[in-house]
Amino acid sequence: MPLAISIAQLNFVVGDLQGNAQKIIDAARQSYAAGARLLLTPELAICGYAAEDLFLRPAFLAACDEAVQAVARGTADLAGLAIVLGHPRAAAPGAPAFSSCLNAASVLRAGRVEQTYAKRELPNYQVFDERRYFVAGDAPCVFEVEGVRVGLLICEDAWFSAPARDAAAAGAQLLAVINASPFHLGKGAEREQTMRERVAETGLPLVYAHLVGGQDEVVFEGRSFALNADGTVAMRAPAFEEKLVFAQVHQAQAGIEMEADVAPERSLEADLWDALVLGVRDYVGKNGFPGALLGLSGGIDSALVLAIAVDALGADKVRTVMMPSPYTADISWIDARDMAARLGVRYDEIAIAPQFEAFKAALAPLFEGRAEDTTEENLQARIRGTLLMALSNKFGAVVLTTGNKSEMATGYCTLYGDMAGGFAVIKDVVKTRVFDLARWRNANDPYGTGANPIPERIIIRPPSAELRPDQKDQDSLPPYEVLDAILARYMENDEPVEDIVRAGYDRADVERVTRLIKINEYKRRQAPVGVRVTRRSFGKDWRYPITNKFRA
Ligand SMILES: Nc1ncnc2c1ncn2[C@@H]1O[C@H](COP(=O)(O)OP(=O)(O)OC[C@H]2O[C@@H]([n+]3cccc(C(=O)O)c3)[C@H](O)[C@@H]2O)[C@@H](O)[C@H]1O
Ligand SMILES: Nc1ncnc2c1ncn2[C@@H]1O[C@H](COP(=O)(O)OP(=O)(O)OP(=O)(O)O)[C@@H](O)[C@H]1O
Ligand SMILES: NC(=O)CC[C@H](N)C(=O)O
Repeated sequence: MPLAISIAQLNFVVGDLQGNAQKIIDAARQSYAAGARLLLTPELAICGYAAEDLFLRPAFLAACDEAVQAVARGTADLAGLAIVLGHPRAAAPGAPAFSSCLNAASVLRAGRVEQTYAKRELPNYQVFDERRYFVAGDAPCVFEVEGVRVGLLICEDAWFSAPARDAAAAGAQLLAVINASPFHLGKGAEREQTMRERVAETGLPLVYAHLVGGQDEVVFEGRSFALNADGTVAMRAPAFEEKLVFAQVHQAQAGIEMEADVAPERSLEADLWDALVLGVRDYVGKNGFPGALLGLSGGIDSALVLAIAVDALGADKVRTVMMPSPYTADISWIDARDMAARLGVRYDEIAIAPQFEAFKAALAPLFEGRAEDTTEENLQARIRGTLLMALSNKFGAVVLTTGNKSEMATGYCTLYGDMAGGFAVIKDVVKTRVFDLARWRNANDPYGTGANPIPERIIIRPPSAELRPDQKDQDSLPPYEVLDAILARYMENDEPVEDIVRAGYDRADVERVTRLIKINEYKRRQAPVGVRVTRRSFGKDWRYPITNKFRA
């Protein structure tokens, strides 16, 4: 008889211990009914990933223990089913929680916790802070189910050789890795390649069980998979979807063989779009907002954010406000209205000239003798921010901000103005990619909300903040192709200024961009969280001092 394995590629909610436990019990029942005798849940499934400083609270750890017991009790009648459940555990009963808990996974069978494995490799880079909370385990864990000896690993364990090698030495015939591995562009291929190295080193097939869902800035994309002992893909689950995924494991003369469905590879744009959509949907949904709203300017950034929001939430949960100023071009109105109509979202207009005049009049005596400058530009952005926040207060919808990564890097945005809001959807998408993604979305309709949502003119007109007459972004910033390339090298790859210059970029451009990045740290600290889609975003994986004299 082959062993049927089920992977709970599900969307858990951080801190919803009862809800997560029930979800696992339901998955166990469904898997069992379908013939599975091993259920793999993702890393820390019981509490969601990442619970951050909740791990420092003894009451949280106790509640997680209780939820693990609830899963054991709720599945006790499923004779012969082994459940691998990810959960935190105080290192010693009654020990203080400070940095002393385990990132664990237990094997549950017949209503009992049979054995508990502690993660051995604790990631502490990029968005990970696991050494703040956990102590590392030091022993492998191998258990048997239906005659197959399974070696258990937790995520980062499988990015090193030793834990898989030790599991193999302890008799494992199959490696089961449970994961919470945040998305960035290209991560799917990186994971498969890294797991292939473990397979090559041990000669064992491997099942990779992964989480799906958005949690604050990070998104987990599912795409669980299995590799045969020869490194070929035996199973690949769909990305960005909840699914119970099954694989059949056969004992053959040559070793374990697996049979399952293999989802096709996807384009980077499709991944990026789905990550942004899931990030918005889960932030809005898991935080209980009735919907979202944004200022629609007739420019490309707010257009892209609107298209993402509608795919994430549906047109009935998104509203837009056009707030023209004296500098707003006619085509901005026309295109904003056109776009709202194409997507069927609510669209309102509030002119900001009266408020602008009132502010200027109030300040006039104090500003006497001084020329207009960015002060007046920022006043307009702040009036818009105030109006959007008033709508949010009155109706409960969260304000989506529209700043892109190029703007977040250079501080080309107004504090308490266009930065005011709850969730910064495209803060990790550089401007050049904003254009590419807008074109991609016009040509594709992944959520059935309609192809071509963005009027062509929004994509082809030169970007402008429209905060003074005839303003263009390129008057204040280097061309976006140059800015984005320098940003990728300096910010995402940590390249020194001199290396970027040697690579052929103009010294003045490199110095200007890197100086802007440095002096705008204070702004980013006050920016809303937003979806991380690159190897390095302006979020948890960018922790620079604000007060800082180092340049290079
Ligand atoms: N180190 C520091 N720590 C804490 N606070 C610091 C600070 N340095 C300045 N500040 C404060 O920040 C203020 C300056 O920041 P802020 O008020 O935001 O204004 P600022 O950065 O001077 O100007 C915003 C720029 O963004 C452009 N913009 C605005 C809106 C949208 C867009 C767009 O295209 O999307 C572009 C606008 O045209 C203007 O060039 C200072 O007056 C000071 O109060
Ligand atoms: N006339 C407007 N009506 C409504 N919202 C506006 C208006 N102008 C700016 N905003 C809001 O402020 C954000 C910053 O926009 P701004 O036009 O200053 O720069 P941008 O980076 O070119 O953005 P966009 O490409 O969306 O215009 C916009 O994305 C939008 O949410
Ligand atoms: N949760 C983890 O251990 C994740 C670490 C791992 N290297 C990843 O991102 O895939």
